[in-house]
Amino acid sequence: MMRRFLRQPGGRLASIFAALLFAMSAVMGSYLYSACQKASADYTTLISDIVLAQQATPQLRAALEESSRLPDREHIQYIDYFISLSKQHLNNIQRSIERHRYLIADVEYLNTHFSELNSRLSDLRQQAQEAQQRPELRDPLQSMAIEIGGAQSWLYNQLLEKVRAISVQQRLVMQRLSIAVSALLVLMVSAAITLCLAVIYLQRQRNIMHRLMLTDELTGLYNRRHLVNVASAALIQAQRDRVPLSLLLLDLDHFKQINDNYGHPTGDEVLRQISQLLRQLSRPADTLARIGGEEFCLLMPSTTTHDALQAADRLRREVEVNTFRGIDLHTHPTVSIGVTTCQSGSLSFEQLYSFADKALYQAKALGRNRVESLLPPGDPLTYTEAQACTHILIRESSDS
Ligand SMILES: Nc1nc2c(ncn2[C@@H]2O[C@H](COP(=O)(O)OP(=O)(O)OP(=O)(O)O)[C@@H](O)[C@H]2O)c(=O)[nH]1
Repeated sequence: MMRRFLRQPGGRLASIFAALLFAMSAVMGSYLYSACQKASADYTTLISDIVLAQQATPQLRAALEESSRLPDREHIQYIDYFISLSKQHLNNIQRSIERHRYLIADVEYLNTHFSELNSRLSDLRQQAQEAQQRPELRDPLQSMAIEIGGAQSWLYNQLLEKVRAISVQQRLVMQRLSIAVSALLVLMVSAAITLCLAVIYLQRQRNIMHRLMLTDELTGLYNRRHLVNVASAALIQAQRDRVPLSLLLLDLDHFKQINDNYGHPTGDEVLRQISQLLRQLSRPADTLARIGGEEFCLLMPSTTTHDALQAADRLRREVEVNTFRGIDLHTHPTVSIGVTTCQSGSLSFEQLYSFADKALYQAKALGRNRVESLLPPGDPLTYTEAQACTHILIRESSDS
């Protein structure tokens, strides 16, 4: 069914559209997922920088306390190391903020505090160097360190608080965005599915319409329109291949009586049963059609007059001996058949049909429930030969 769907132009278009939608959904989904991942990774980096900077603050203070007790050169270097570490952390945080501006756009005002803290750390370093030679500077160094430590703690806490608030806000935005994108994708996929279903539905309707155009509603056999199309093509083919093509015209005898005796619905039922019987008896290559009320036509490609007459007589006999539901034996339907064959030359369907019709008229005139044939003039098998053929066949059938 899928392959049939894809073969139709509408089906191909719908599947390309659906494939595009699926690809688009996949790209959007993966982009959103990676954006979420990146944002959370950026927050993690920034927070770890802040935490590291926070840890360096008490270490610097401890180093300063130690130096006031043991103010040797080694301790000054120790203090210098922690001041450098604090400055480095400060720079890292500033760089992180600079890199991920979209994360914390509203922390600009903290920049002045960063610069201030940076210069105070530089002052502290200078003071520590001087305190090595001047012991009276050690106490102010302590109080300066406490002050800087306080400023650092305040700044980092502010920053953490901000980052946390912004991260919560962004997570919320991301969640809403994910929901919106998912809803959009569901909508798009539903639209694609609806489109495919609509195309399938329209194709089915078109097939039904096509079938209705070519078939007879009561019997399900082909109708006259289809027969004319098939016969016209078959005639051209037969003439090209130089093979015979036969046409049988079948008409039920005294069918009016069945309608009159049993009513129209029973008449319909008999028509259906006869159609089924004729369909079973005809070859797959033949085209069987109901072309009028109780008139049927059988187109037989690559069939000589002799074979067509044999087939016609077989059909006649099968109808004669068949048991029909809903009617008595004395009103048992029989069928008269006119046969013609296109042996050579170019004939239209209408011309071929008129020969079969004349043969059928003859069959009716000669008492019904019989087969008669009439060939187009100029064909190798003449009318009289065909007549003889018919009589032989009929004699054969009555003998058996
Ligand atoms: N039940 C039913 N009857 C139909 C249908 N189409 C045509 N008929 C009937 O078929 C009958 C044809 O009658 P006639 O043309 O006189 O032919 P006949 O009675 O078969 O007589 P002959 O053909 O001369 O043997 C009419 O009574 C139509 O009403 C149909 O679809 N259903």
